[in-house]
Amino acid sequence: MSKVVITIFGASGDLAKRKLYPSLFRLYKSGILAENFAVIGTARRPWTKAYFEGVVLESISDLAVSEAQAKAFAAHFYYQSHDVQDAEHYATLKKLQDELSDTYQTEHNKVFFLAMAPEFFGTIADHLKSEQIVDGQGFERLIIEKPFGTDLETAKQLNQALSETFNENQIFRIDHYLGKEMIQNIFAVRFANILFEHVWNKAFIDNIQITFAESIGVEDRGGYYDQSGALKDMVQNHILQVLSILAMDKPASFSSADVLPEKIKVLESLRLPDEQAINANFIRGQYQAGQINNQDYQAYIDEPSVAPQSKTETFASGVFFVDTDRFQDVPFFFRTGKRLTEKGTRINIIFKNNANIFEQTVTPNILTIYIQPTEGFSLQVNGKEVGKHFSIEPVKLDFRHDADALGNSPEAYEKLIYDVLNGDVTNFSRWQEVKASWTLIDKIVNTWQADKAPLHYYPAGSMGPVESFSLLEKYDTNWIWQPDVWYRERDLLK
Ligand SMILES: NC(=O)C1=CN([C@@H]2O[C@H](COP(=O)(O)OP(=O)(O)OC[C@H]3O[C@@H](n4cnc5c(N)ncnc54)[C@H](OP(=O)(O)O)[C@@H]3O)[C@@H](O)[C@H]2O)C=CC1
Ligand SMILES: O=C1O[C@H](COP(=O)(O)O)[C@@H](O)[C@H](O)[C@H]1O
Repeated sequence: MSKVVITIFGASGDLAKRKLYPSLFRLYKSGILAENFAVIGTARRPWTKAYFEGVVLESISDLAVSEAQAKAFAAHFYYQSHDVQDAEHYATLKKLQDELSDTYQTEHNKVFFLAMAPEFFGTIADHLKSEQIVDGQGFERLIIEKPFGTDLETAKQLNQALSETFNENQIFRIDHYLGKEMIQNIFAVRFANILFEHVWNKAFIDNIQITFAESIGVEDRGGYYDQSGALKDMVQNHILQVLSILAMDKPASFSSADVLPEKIKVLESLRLPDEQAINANFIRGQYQAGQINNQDYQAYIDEPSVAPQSKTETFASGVFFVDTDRFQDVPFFFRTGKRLTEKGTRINIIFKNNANIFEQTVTPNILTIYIQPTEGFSLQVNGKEVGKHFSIEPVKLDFRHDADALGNSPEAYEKLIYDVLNGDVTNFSRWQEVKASWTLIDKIVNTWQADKAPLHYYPAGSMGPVESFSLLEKYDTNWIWQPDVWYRERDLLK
């Protein structure tokens, strides 16, 4: 049971309402948060405690088993109207925090969640120190949201600003993909199965394919997205984090002290492409008008808050190489984009084809890790086709379930907040990881921004520009994912 006062900066915002309050409530229902906790919500709008409680109650309305339970939870929430740039407000915040620490006997343990635009992160950290809200009593942990900087330089500045108040072990940089059930499951697949552990290297793996496809567009985030694009929004953080788990060497133990250095080693071993390699190996695209499930969707440039001449990529694809003994020269292909055929987050590990004794070619073994919207694995193996002739055919061993239908997949934020309460940094991005990933991403962004690489267009409802398919063909492979859709898309794009 945790004893803590959690202060949420940006308490009236979208993230707080959609993710944080429901996650805190789940922790409350499971007893991890019980009586000894309080939440201070802050934002500029002048809400009262009663109004704030109402906001919290609404956000958990689908989760509560009874009104009494929901109300008892919401009673732990306090609100202070506060402009984070105004130093005076921090004095009131400190007073409230100390009072709540006494009332709820939280032993001065504190968590600060910055659910606000990143430009405010430095100011908040400064004031937490200068106004002695961070006072060295109890544990003091900072959770911050992405994006961590917009390039290496701004990330360094931000890190410097935060490190004036918090040390690295107190900073929890959220990457919500690291809280996903099946991303955490990669550790189990790799290191709890002798079947995979010993073949997880360049001698046996031909290539790895990471697809993070979304059918949604930019929704109401056009302003942010147009400044960001798919590469910074999804690849710098989520895709590279997942790649680091896929490519890491076996850690000595499953502890942050052993896991994190292995992940860092991968990210620091990513091959840095020059301009020529960027043009050859990375594809950017933008969606045009199209249809998904017979519904019409407008082009990206017609979305609200997007510049009409925007060259921002809504699709990014490419191939990374990790220069380690384990994976030297094994291609890690990735693709991610908005307004693609369907929501589908999955990883395919394609094993090498072995020389076989049969008079036919056989398909490679493929391990697929399904992350969303279904969770699970499948393994494609070869077997004998039923009948009197001897013929080999691929069969799929499939273990999959719909996460939502089974209700057994806790929100990523719930798991991550739980880790913060326990001081476990394993599932958070360390500064060295952020630094290494920006170093690579900056190179690609700089080439793209200088307009030295073409922007390809794709219709909404497709799987991105044809060039993303051609890239894999250059490496004598193709995207393994629902071949029927793949071939249809490929033909449509010709
Ligand atoms: N929403 C999401 O699903 C995701 C969000 N994120 C990240 O989370 C962070 C928050 O996002 P989101 O909730 O969507 O943003 P919103 O714009 O919905 O919320 C921003 C919050 O900041 C408050 N705020 C703005 N300026 C000030 C100020 N000067 N002083 C005090 N409070 C202020 C706003 O309240 P008020 O106007 O009352 O001051 C509001 O509560 C961002 O960094 C975003 O990139 C990351 C992943 C997903
Ligand atoms: O971080 C982000 O992730 C979401 C996709 O997350 P998922 O959990 O739904 O797969 C993406 O839509 C958003 O643009 C990005 O900022």
